[in-house]
Amino acid sequence: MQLAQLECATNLTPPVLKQDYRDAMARLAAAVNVVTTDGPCGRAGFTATAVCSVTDEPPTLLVCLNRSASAHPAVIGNGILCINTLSCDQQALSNLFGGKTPMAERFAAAGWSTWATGAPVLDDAAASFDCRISQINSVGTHDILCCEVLALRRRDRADGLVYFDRDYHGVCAAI
Ligand SMILES: NC(=O)C1=CN([C@@H]2O[C@H](COP(=O)(O)OP(=O)(O)OC[C@H]3O[C@@H](n4cnc5c(N)ncnc54)[C@H](O)[C@@H]3O)[C@@H](O)[C@H]2O)C=CC1
Ligand SMILES: Cc1cc2nc3c(=O)[nH]c(=O)nc-3n(C[C@H](O)[C@H](O)[C@H](O)COP(=O)(O)O)c2cc1C
Repeated sequence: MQLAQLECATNLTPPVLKQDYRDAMARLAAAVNVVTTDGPCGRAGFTATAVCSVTDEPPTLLVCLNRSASAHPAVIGNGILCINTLSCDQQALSNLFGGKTPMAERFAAAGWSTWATGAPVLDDAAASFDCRISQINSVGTHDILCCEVLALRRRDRADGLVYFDRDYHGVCAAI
């Protein structure tokens, strides 16, 4: 289809409503992560399902972060973060980091260590990716953070945690 025809077709299509978009997105199952940062701009963390692998050369994940999130200034200012992929038994942490709770209370609920970047690494996460932010692109309400992995750890045989249909579901590791 020519570009002009495409624009014309787009104009004739009624806009997709935000609620319809969210209802459809609720049908996409996604792993649950707690993304953390620490440094001169402070310690902060938030729950994120908008996380995926971009490339393995160099190993890079992307994280979509709402610019209105309380963690946003610290994440951007520090320029580093750790993506902690939750295991099945860490659902309570997802709720804590999912908004409204004071930062100190979020971090008090679990054990943490630090590696190369100084971002908090969650004890017993299914996997943790210690990253530096290599690129930022803004789209609508969110910043897309490209995160180069400097160090990682994976927990063998951890059961996974998935968010689907606005609820949490455990996923069993292969036997
Ligand atoms: N990518 C994001 O920023 C996400 C944000 N959330 C937050 O958690 C709240 C509860 O989510 P649900 O229980 O799943 O019910 P919901 O009806 O608010 O959202 C359904 C689905 O729509 C998408 N979504 C929701 N808000 C979004 C946003 N601001 N930007 C991009 N995608 C968005 C997500 O895939 C989400 O699972 C949301 O209202 C939002 O504040 C949840 C999932 C992803
Ligand atoms: C299951 C779940 C998934 C979420 N995924 C994302 C996400 O991918 N990106 C994002 O910016 N916010 C996401 N959020 C919302 C943030 O975790 C939340 O807005 C953040 O902690 C900011 O809240 P605060 O401003 O009160 O700190 C998610 C929330 C939940 C409960």
